[in-house]
Amino acid sequence: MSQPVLRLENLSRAFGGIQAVDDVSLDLNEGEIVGLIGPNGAGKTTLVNLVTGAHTPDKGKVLFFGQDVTRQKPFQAARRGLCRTFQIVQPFPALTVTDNVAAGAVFGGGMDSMMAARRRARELLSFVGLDHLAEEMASSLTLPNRKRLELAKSLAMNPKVLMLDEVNAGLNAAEIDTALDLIRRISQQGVTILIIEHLMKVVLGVSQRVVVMERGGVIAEGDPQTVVNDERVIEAYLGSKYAQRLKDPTHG
Ligand SMILES: Nc1ncnc2c1ncn2[C@@H]1O[C@H](COP(=O)(O)OP(=O)(O)OP(=O)(O)O)[C@@H](O)[C@H]1O
Repeated sequence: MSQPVLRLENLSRAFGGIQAVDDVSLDLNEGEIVGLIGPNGAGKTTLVNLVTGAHTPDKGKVLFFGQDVTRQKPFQAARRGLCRTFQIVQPFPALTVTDNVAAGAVFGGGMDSMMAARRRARELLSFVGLDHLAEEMASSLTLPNRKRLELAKSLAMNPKVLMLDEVNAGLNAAEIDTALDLIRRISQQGVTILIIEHLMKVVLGVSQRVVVMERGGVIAEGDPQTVVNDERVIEAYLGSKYAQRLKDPTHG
């Protein structure tokens, strides 16, 4: 098999007494969609933060196309094409939708003219279905549209690996279907996707492979059907989730 786009080797990171990520090794292959699931506090977001240079690992390595990028800064990660969305969506509220995306194109996409960046932004807004709101202020967008904007901003950085941190939280069923379609279309362009999700419908709907974390470590990894039937996964994550759903059917 060709070399992985991203290889994590024995990554660990503690905060005070909490071992947030504990000896995690993981490969992402080109064009793959990998789901990352696990209970709250399992270490999923911290793992992404270690990949993008927001946090430095205590131990282990991050290899991007075989190159050691372990101690890179977040802007270097973005320029290399290791991009992420954030759990809490934070557009620049005083800029238009177009200029939010254009800022991404200038910052991470290597565009040096604002006119070219705006042109690229308009293409991406059309791709995510936001072209009709291009000249609105970002602050006026609804939650689903802010999530689309967040995706367009990330795409403006020409990602090779895109890490999506709960981009579907707070969306209704129809909005989730649209978002899933968008994620598949991004993947078809050759972008490798790591998707952190609590909604099993999303994880099972798009992931070719699922990785399960608990207490900082990987407890299971494999194709979606194998993983959801794994007893450790049911005990650590799905069991409690499904029990919760029985009590509250609106819960994911
Ligand atoms: N900057 C930090 N300072 C201190 N503790 C942190 C920090 N970031 C994360 N942690 C702790 O590390 C552990 C893993 O947190 P993390 O946010 O990575 O989990 P998660 O799997 O993404 O959870 P969720 O599904 O709730 O987003 C938690 O116990 C959390 O409180």
